[in-house]
Amino acid sequence: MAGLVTDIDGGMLEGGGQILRMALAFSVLKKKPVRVFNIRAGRSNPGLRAQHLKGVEVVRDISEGKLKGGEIGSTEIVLHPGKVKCGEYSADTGTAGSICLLIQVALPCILFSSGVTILKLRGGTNAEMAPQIDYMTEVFRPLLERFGGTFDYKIITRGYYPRGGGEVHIRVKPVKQLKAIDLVESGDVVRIWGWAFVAGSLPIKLAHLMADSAIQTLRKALKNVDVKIERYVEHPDVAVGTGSGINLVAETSTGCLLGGSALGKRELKPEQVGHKAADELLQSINTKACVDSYSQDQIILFMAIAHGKSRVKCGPVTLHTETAIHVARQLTEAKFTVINVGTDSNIIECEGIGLENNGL
Ligand SMILES: Nc1ncnc2c1ncn2[C@@H]1O[C@H](COP(=O)(O)OP(=O)(O)OP(=O)(O)O)[C@@H](O)[C@H]1O
Repeated sequence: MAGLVTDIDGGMLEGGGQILRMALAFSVLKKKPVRVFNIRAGRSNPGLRAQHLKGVEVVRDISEGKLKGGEIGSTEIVLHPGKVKCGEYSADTGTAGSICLLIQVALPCILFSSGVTILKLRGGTNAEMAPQIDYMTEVFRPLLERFGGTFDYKIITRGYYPRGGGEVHIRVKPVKQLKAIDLVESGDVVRIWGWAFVAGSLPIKLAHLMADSAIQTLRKALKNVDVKIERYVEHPDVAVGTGSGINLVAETSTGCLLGGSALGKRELKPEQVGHKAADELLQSINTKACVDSYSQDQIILFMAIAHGKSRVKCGPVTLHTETAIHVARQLTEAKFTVINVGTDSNIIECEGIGLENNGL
């Protein structure tokens, strides 16, 4: 049995939790046992943190798998996945550990289950170093829909650093197969919209300062683009603890969606938070990319398992994307090519494996 296990070095390239999540998802989808060692060796606090551990456990449960070594701090795990089982699953990071990263590891698996699956997830909804839930629903979900998959969602409560306590329910209908995407015409930005929020004890004034600063930065760079940013206080019934932040989405004439975001921090003025989010968005817009630098790595797994040849125009290839491609190559027969098409401009091509859902 041991000979059949594929070894994945969790410390290579980016060396973070993404390698573990991708290895687990591919393991379940391909029904291949996997050993991930050196987990998060590239981080200052290596091994499994709460969010990663909950991700491992939920995938073990979804796949009725056998897991060796799943504790806080584990630097090695082995998963022998079974068959993906539809139903209802819950996971709670117990901290502000990102709900979206739980979705990232579980969603590909349940898209290939035999029936509807509901995930009830608790943790941070708007956390650093992870997609904010708004990014998942407004930027990532439309991209997933291009592949032929989707999810319904309900945000029960929002949770911020350090307390967490957010809760999101995700409902997923399985697919027979995903289809390749062709996204190489970036078009021109036609509108930008967004939300600046405060929760808990923070005053609405901060949301206005974030939004106004983002608008100023965007208007300086893009003269004739309509920019609208809502500003609001999260109702105390739907927000646990204190937090603030801003999410921006740019839509282009060819239907591409690019995101930019930032979260409030003690050491940052709200104007700086707004400027940071706008600047992040402008960086993607300036490279004439069809996906921003975050979606870039998040779609690699879907390109690998889809049927046919995907092509996606993006900006500079991130280390997260390079890492994602490396993991995909180790665990699937997908063929990736990165073609440089100009300064800071690349097309990622992938001949996907056309994974079929045998449970449907
Ligand atoms: N601001 C953001 N908007 C959208 N997605 C983001 C944002 N920041 C990070 N991400 C995504 O979150 C994921 C983070 O993966 P990464 O391996 O760095 O994190 P992790 O699991 O928290 O592990 P670690 O703590 O080891 O860094 C990537 O898919 C990245 O694209």
